Amino acid sequence: MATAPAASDAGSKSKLLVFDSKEDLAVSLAKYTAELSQKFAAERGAFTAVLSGGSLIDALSKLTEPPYLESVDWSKWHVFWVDERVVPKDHEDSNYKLAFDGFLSKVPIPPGQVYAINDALSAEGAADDYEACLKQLVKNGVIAMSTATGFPRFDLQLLGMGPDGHIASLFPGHPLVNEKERWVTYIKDSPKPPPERITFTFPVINSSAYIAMVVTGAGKAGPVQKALSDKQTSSDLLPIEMAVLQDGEFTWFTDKPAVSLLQNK
Ligand SMILES: O=C1O[C@H](COP(=O)(O)O)[C@@H](O)[C@H](O)[C@H]1O
Repeated sequence: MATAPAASDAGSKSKLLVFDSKEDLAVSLAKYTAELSQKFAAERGAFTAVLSGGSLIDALSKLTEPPYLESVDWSKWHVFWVDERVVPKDHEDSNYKLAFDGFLSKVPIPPGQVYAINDALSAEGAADDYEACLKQLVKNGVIAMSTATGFPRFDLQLLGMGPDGHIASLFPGHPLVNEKERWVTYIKDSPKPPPERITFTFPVINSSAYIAMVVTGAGKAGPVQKALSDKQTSSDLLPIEMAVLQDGEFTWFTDKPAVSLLQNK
């Protein structure tokens, strides 16, 4: 594995990890996640973990195996989605179903601490409902608040990025990338199917304490190169470039094809 500091922003740290294989990446991601789970469980009595859909879920496979299956205190986990497709929970496009089949069904997180969207509601209704759920959990002290931003501060967001540079359901050139007030919003014209989704907004993503950005494959090398080159002034920033932590640690978990366009990899 190669490791290098990536471009850093005031108040936040950024690190680039490059693995030889998806297996090596998964081993490292499991260790990283287990250590943060232990840290936050000890510090706050809870660990708030946010999942994306897509290829991220495969990368979590090692967490469901020994030693982590036994050593992680799963009772402290509270699980959220950075974005979700507005489809029934048993639908092939559901990020909940993807996470349940590949991860959640294999670890003993209390079901009441897994916060899926209400799939009986419209996109707008589901976004409102999910935001209300987050606000209640902030009141209860399960989710921390960022004093710096006034938005919820999740302990760890485990995210992926699409080949177009989108993260969550925040797509290049879509007005939702500029949302500054809402915690959770909705989209009805997603360029990637299915069209109706809900998504965390950038203020929530960027208030996180830790982000693991898991990106593999040559098909994503273009946005990785754009995000990790030294320029931040462009007016046509990709969503991945807008993921800038206010006060936290951002770690890229990548493979060689994903960083193949970087100059000094
Ligand atoms: O549509 C989505 O795509 C992104 C990226 O998926 P990947 O398979 O290319 O890793 C994912 O992070 C997001 O949660 C999902 O809804």
